[in-house]
Amino acid sequence: MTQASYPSLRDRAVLVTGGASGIGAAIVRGFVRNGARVAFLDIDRTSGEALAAGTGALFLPCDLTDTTALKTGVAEAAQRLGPVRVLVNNAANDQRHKVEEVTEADWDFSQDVNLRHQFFAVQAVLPGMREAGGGSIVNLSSVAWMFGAPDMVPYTTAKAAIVGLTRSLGAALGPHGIRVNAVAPGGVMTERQMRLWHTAETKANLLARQALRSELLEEHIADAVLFLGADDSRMITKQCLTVDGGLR
Ligand SMILES: NC(=O)c1ccc[n+]([C@@H]2O[C@H](COP(=O)([O-])OP(=O)(O)OC[C@H]3O[C@@H](n4cnc5c(N)ncnc54)[C@H](O)[C@@H]3O)[C@@H](O)[C@H]2O)c1
Repeated sequence: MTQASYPSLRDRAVLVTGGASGIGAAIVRGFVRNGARVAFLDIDRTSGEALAAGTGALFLPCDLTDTTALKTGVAEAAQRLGPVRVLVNNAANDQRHKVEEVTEADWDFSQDVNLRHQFFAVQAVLPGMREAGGGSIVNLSSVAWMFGAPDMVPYTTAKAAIVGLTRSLGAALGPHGIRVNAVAPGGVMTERQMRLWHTAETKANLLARQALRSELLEEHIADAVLFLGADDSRMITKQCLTVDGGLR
């Protein structure tokens, strides 16, 4: 497949949350390939250490639902790589429940792991990004809320909120030269997705709903994130870019 190349990313300090596996790992590999200095935060030590060993990216183990730990991780990334110029808020957990079975704890956990850290990661990188003259923030949303996926209401609520978060932060931070955009992936059959939620049949059904009948891969999402992180998208902010192969 084609591999996007963005010279403006060379030597840029990039921080990716949830970068150890799945789409986040493809994003880390994409920025590394473009010569950026990349750090990633993740709770999964095994995958994180393996990816760091394979790419040279800086892995900082962190539970992003702990805002103090998140701030410590952001500070360490900035101290070791320089002020963060590109932040990718990617970490998530797409827990599924029947509506009747969602507890308050499930609800709160879903907002914490899918939404809250996106805002506080932005707040944590902000002083350095402003001082460095600007930057780009990319928040991972999902098409699941656009379709109204019935079995993951706390998740879809958080993923819809990310578009509001993106638009308001884009308005607030634009005057400082900071762009804020979202990417909404369609169905990417990561190893985790196949292990937990999908079968060969549900995967085939999803493909049949795409206008483009090729399998949507982690790298397709990473390419959109790279474009929004690079200067090539310099006048694009407050947008949500859907990458789903034209799902219906
Ligand atoms: N895979 C898809 O089909 C799909 C579809 C739509 C949207 N998305 C979105 O794209 C992004 C990446 O998707 P994915 O399928 O690769 O995600 P994923 O569920 O595999 O998780 C992403 C990463 O987040 C990490 N993570 C989870 N909880 C964490 C915590 N508390 N602290 C730190 N790290 C934590 C995981 O270890 C993992 O490495 C997510 O925001 C997801 O919501 C994915």
